[in-house]
Amino acid sequence: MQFFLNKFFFKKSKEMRYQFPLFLCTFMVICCFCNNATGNSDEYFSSVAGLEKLLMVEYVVLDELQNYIDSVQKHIDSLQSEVDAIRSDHQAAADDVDGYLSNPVNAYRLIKRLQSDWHTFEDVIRADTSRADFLSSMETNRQAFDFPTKEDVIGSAVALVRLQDTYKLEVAELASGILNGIKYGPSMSWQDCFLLGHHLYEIQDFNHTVPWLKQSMQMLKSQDSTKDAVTLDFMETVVAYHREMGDFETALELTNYILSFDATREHMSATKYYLERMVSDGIKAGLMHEMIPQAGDYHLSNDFKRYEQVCRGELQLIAAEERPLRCRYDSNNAPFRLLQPYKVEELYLNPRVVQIHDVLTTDNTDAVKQLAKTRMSRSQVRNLDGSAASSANYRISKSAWFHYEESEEMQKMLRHMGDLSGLNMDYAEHLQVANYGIGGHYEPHFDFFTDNCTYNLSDGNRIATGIFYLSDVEEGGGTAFPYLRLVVKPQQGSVLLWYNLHRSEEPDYRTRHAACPVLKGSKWIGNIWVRVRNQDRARPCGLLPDHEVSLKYKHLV
Ligand SMILES: O=C(O)CCC(=O)C(=O)O
Ligand SMILES: [Fe+2]
Repeated sequence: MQFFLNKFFFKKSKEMRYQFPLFLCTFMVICCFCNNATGNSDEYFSSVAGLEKLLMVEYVVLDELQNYIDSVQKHIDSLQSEVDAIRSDHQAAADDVDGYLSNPVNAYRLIKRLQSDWHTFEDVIRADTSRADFLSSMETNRQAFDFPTKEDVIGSAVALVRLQDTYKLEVAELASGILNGIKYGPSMSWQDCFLLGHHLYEIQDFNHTVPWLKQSMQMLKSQDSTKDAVTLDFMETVVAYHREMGDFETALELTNYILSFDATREHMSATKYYLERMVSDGIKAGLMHEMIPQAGDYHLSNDFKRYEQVCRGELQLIAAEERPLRCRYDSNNAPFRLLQPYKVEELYLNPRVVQIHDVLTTDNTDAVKQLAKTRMSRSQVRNLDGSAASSANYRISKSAWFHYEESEEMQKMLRHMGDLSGLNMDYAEHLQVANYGIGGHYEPHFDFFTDNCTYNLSDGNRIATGIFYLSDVEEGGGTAFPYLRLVVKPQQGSVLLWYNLHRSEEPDYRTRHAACPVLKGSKWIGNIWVRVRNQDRARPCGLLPDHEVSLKYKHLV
């Protein structure tokens, strides 16, 4: 990255300076992320499953680059030894030019060199195929592999800021590889922070752009080499960014910093004068101030804020709700499980939400994930207007549907769902396996259908949900129930179970739930949704209507 930033910055004239980041990023996007000729089969930012492939791609192209370097190095080494030999001849000549040239061998060598050797050097350099070989292998690689697209870069930038917001993470901590106080990975460089800021700028997320650019500049300032002209030039471009966004304070602070190292930059003195005026007059202008917050943006609603609080663990069950909760061995509705009862943990009583532990073995979950990996594509959501399902920012994951007959383990999941819920599985939906990548999430929603046209009426609504956790998740990624103030930690092999409908078959609005963004790890789940059809004996209606209790939650959304 340093290489790219420096290399191209050196060439920029002063007039071009402000456009540099755009130019650079366009360049990088074209070079590094362009799509191949066959098209990108699917995006990378929405799950971890695809990223494994990407790592392999990078192994391959890195080898290619290493081959290029080795071959150029060999070439350079051999040219260097020729140059060294000639130089040592010149050295001898310098000591006694006449004596040197009067030696017929030396005279011959000099003439021969200039008549033929220099042609040879030119031919050798002309014939060097390392560069062309590298470029053509790269072209082949681009045809063979799906490289990430610009959408992937933006998607992963957005995922990072989603994590920042949901878990209230400090930019400085994130940049140093710290998540929730634990150092997980390598630090980001100032260039990484700058490019992230730049991508956020591009999508006009100025509120997040500013802290990332600030972070980048702070890191750059703290480096030893910060005083060279190139660095100061680069900082000028960042001043321009802040100025355009209307963050005059930061622009001014950076301008003063630049001038403290190089007071001769006259245009910066003019910028300083302008910025000082803007700051002292309290003028609010620029892109940041022109953006009008979208009225009705769900992300500003109390419903969304409550969900985020639950994900962070700030809203929790109160003691009176927690006290009666029990863990017990239960053979549930399956008497033949008496010898191997389920480990049931009550998480909430009304509505009843339970997590059943150790239902699947690691071998079971691995087999399901293995089968799923080849079929995953971006998760879709149904549209209320009845149009075809499509991808949406509020659900970022990859998923695939499976017939239970496709594997022994999937049949086992269906059997467990029947035994655990006591429901009839004849009209259970197919199994949906999903994988969430970093920042992957599913914002608050109901699993029951709220409209009559989008679901198969003859099978009825979704009476129950079973989420089979096929993996642990290191940080974040819990299943949150905002109205219950409950967040469930995924535990590999366990199942989360609840009814979405009252006995009256009316929706239970208290079951609104969500998948909190994954902060660290790769979250895998298997969803089984059971329909109302044929459940009259398994879960008969009560004598009295029981749905009023949840109606008030309907209007909270
Ligand atoms: O991933 C989760 O924890 C919840 C998933 C979910 O609610 C769904 O897929 O409908
Ligand atoms: Fe759901």
